[in-house]
Amino acid sequence: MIEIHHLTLCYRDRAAVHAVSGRFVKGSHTAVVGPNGAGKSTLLAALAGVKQADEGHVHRHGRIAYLAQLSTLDKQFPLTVRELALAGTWQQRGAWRGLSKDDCLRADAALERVGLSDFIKSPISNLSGGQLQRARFARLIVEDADVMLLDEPFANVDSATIENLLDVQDHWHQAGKTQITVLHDMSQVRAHYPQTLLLAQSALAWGETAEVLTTENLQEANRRAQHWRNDATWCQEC
Ligand SMILES: Nc1ncnc2c1ncn2[C@@H]1O[C@H](COP(=O)(O)OP(=O)(O)OP(=O)(O)O)[C@@H](O)[C@H]1O
Repeated sequence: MIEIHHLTLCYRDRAAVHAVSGRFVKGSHTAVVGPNGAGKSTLLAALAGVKQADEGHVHRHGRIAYLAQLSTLDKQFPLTVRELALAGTWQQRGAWRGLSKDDCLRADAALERVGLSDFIKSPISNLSGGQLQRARFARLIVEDADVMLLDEPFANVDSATIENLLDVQDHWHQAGKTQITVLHDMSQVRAHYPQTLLLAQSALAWGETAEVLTTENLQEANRRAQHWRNDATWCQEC
């Protein structure tokens, strides 16, 4: 579970996220949506503990795994596909315990789950963007955390891969994990995510997906986006 209280996140004198309060309850499966620049990635980074709150606070309960947005730099790391999946053991293993045979078996099973068995020994630089995203999901499967934070996990991924990764998310949902996923595809959100947080710097609506994704709410989010694109600095308190 994650609770946030009056959370404000700034870059210099500008608030990217403003005064958001609420709770991602245990086992909830929430999409975070909103226009470009709405603060979705910033919020997820704060939930993960990567970005510090400028005001308010975040309470985390349980172990957290974070899939940041895929960057082209990720492929430059000198890792094999299995080593990337094994990075998911680090939180539980700590820095000092070596890898066990069980760790390797879990990593290989996760790679099989996402259809990458044939690439286990390949360097990640050999993977396509979609294959790399599958390997990063395998890392999360191995990590087996209580709370999963995923930032645009399906960007630049083909429809077969999306189906495979949505299936992994459905499985996590059935297993009672808390999931918070940044997405842009509203039909995907309506079909697969029971809860939605509609963000437009502040939380415009947060609850059952059908009640949040109304035409009025989406129009209001877009209206606010016009406002912050045309109006540079509005948060003087940071
Ligand atoms: N490192 C940074 N330094 C300064 N400003 C930033 C930084 N990262 C994000 N911002 C600004 O914060 C605001 C929110 O950005 P953020 O990436 O959280 O939005 P988003 O909703 O994830 O957008 P998108 O849908 O385009 O990915 C934007 O105005 C952005 O320009």
